[in-house]
Amino acid sequence: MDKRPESLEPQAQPASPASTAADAPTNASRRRLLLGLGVGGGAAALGALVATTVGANVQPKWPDTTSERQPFFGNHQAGIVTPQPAAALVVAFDVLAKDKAALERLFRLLTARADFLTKGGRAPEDDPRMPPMDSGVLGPNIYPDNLTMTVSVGASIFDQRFGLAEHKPKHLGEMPQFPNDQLDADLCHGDLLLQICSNTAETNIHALRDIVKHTPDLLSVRWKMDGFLPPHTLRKMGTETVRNLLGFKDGSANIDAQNDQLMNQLVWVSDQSAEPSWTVGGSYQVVRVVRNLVEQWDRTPLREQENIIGRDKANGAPLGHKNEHDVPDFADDPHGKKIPMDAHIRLANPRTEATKENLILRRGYNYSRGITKSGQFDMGLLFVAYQADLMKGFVTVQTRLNGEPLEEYIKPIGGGYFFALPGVSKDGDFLGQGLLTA
Ligand SMILES: C=CC1=C(C)c2cc3[nH]c(cc4nc(cc5[nH]c(cc1n2)c(C)c5CCC(=O)O)C(CCC(=O)O)=C4C)c(C)c3C=C
Ligand SMILES: [Fe+2]
Repeated sequence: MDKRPESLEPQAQPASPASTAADAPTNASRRRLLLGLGVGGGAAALGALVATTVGANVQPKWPDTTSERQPFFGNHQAGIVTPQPAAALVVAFDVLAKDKAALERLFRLLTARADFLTKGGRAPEDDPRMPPMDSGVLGPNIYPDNLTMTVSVGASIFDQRFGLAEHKPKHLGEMPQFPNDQLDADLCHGDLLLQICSNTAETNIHALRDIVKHTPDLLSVRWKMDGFLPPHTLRKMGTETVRNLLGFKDGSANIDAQNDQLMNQLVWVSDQSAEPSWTVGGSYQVVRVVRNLVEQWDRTPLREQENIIGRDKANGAPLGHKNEHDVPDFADDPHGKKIPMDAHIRLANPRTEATKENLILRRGYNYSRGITKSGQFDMGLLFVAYQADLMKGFVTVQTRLNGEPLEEYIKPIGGGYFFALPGVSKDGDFLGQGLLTA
């Protein structure tokens, strides 16, 4: 159930190159080929593409998604339950603001820029004698492109600098080193985290450069990771589960981000919690940069890979089941004959009454960033998860996963614990207002 963003207006479609006589047999089979569909498959994907007839040939065209827009205002920030677009940028900053007044200026600035960039509009007119105000990466008409900018704070913002110590979310602290971790200090923690997601890497880069340009005395980039997924047009408008770089479908059993009741229970801090009142509507965010040792994984037998995860690699079904969304009954498999006791999905979610409170909303992306010093691929999972209670959520799940067989093929190297601020309900208010006025 993927809610697509509102589209601003229908855009003119660029024409596809004209086809030649060498084109395949019939129009119908050719179109299927171009759409990447099997016989009879993918009605949803078909709907995602616009097909027009040019002479005798049917030409598929990619829909223009640049005008897709996510609302900025709301009780919660966008980018958490929002369906995942293709590109992500996670950027951690050190805050340079010296006092609470400067911190407020930073939060007001972030609010204003995110409001503008997610709406889109004309770039400011430039005085040619001055550096341009906008990078120009999107041209003079800045388009929204499904952009969300989600602002979170790290534990360090509650140190002595701003007098906020007594308002720290109860469980927010520095992410510890788990047993399999090899954390790189240059890829960890931060005072503030910006999660930027949109349809393209260019839109994310444009947004990041806009923020950096506007905050020279307020923010300093600490670390940054880029993530990617196939665009929704290739995954049937978001209804098809994407694969991670181990080749497995990732997200099959994720909790349903469109289920408001479930989100209120598991993701959003509520006024029933023991948290400071300003946190209501926010969420604990965990980021983990988890390298996948893919050369080693690719030399591991398929059966072993499937036992490590607990699912069929091709269709994503839990082992011993037929379909991806079949629910494994672990009580019926007490000795792990179908799904090994130490399979990733079994440890991550034992599916008992008691472990229902440990469910988390995963919103990860794949990443790839060159090679390591020893010539191995540096790629993996930019794991992002949201939960109302950090201890019941990520910490409990990760503790159950400690020592799992998958650890032989993964190496967590960075990330941090953050708290995603509540949303901005109306014009004039700003992100972090509740915290600064608490
Ligand atoms: C602590 C939380 C988790 C980390 C870290 C994590 C890393 C990680 N996961 C995969 C691959 C898969 N994970 C899958 C399911 C799954 N993973 C977690 C938690 C963490 N994973 C949960 C809660 C679940 C859902 C379990 C369930 O409810 O059945 C799957 C199966 C498909 C799916 O349901 O999403 C895969 C595949 C990798 C490669 C990885 C680190 C690199
Ligand atoms: Fe997982």
